[in-house]
Amino acid sequence: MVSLALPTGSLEAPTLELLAAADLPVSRHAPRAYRGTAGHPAVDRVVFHKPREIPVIVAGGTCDIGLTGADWVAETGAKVEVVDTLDYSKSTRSGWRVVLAVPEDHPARTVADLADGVRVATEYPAMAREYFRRSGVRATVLHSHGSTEAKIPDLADAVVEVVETGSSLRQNDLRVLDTVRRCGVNLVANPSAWADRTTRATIRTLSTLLRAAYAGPLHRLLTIVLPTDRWAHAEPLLPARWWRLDTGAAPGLVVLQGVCAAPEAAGVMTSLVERAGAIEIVETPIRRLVRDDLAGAPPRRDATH
Ligand SMILES: Nc1ncnc2c1ncn2[C@@H]1O[C@H](COP(=O)(O)OP(=O)(O)OP(=O)(O)O)[C@@H](O)[C@H]1O
Ligand SMILES: O=P(O)(O)OC[C@H]1O[C@H](OP(=O)(O)OP(=O)(O)O)[C@H](O)[C@@H]1O
Repeated sequence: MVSLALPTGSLEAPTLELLAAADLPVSRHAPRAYRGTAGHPAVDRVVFHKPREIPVIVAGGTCDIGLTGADWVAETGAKVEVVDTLDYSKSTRSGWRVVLAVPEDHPARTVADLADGVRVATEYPAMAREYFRRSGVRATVLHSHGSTEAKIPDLADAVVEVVETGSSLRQNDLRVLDTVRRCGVNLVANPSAWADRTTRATIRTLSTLLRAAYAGPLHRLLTIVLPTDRWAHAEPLLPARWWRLDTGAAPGLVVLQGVCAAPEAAGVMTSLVERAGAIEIVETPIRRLVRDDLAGAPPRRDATH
């Protein structure tokens, strides 16, 4: 059994949605309660914490595993095992960025155009210092505790800040000068918990459930009926992963299934109809998807066809 730290704030709602989709539904006696359960025998308790504190809490062993922003894993330098990265954020199924931003009318085109002594406000002083060290610009980094954009122009000339949709930067007449780091949500584990064989197996099981629930809705299952004699036209148009269904389809027909990224489904379907004479295609949403290449492992040679 493991204890799980979950993020409050921006990541709270999408994380709870993901856990529910992974059949790890979190229940609490009240919406603002910080403790709960995850409806799975492998999780003994759930505790909500600020995302910036989760890496340190997990490193210290108060919780065995946690979900939190990769920005805070990097910023704190906490000694945790990063088990997986899931690219979702407050409002999208993609990650977010920590960026260097300056006022719209600032003349700089790149970070190198910033003068030595530039004042930079940020919630990420360690990340910002490392970024400026690599860039060769001597910046004065000011630790901000939020509402960072407000520090310009009185307290700072630039910010190192989270951007997702870009709306906050636009509303404060700022623009992105450079990306400091791309971020997603990290599943992190305490190193001792990870070193224990039984606990590691439990963490892997939970990681697989989360990854499957994350990946499923981003993909579609296509079931395709083709005239056998159009096979040569169809093959190059199929999704990268496909297999033949030995269904005893009507003579002269072949039935296939394939999985593709959701945004590609419409294109695959229309090209198979228009260029390969497909006579029926069914697109099915996917609730959960486990696939070796999505888990970061190299695809097995014998995985499909
Ligand atoms: N669109 C987003 N906006 C802000 N944070 C996001 C977004 N997407 C993901 N995150 C993650 O959530 C963290 C912010 O968490 P939270 O909403 O609790 O804000 P906070 O700044 O830590 O606290 P507070 O809102 O109380 O100042 C970010 O540091 C980042 O790791
Ligand atoms: O690109 P966007 O979609 O606008 O999202 C990014 C904004 O959201 C966060 O602010 P938050 O609401 O956490 O307030 P804070 O700055 O006080 O932490 C972050 O600090 C940015 O300001």
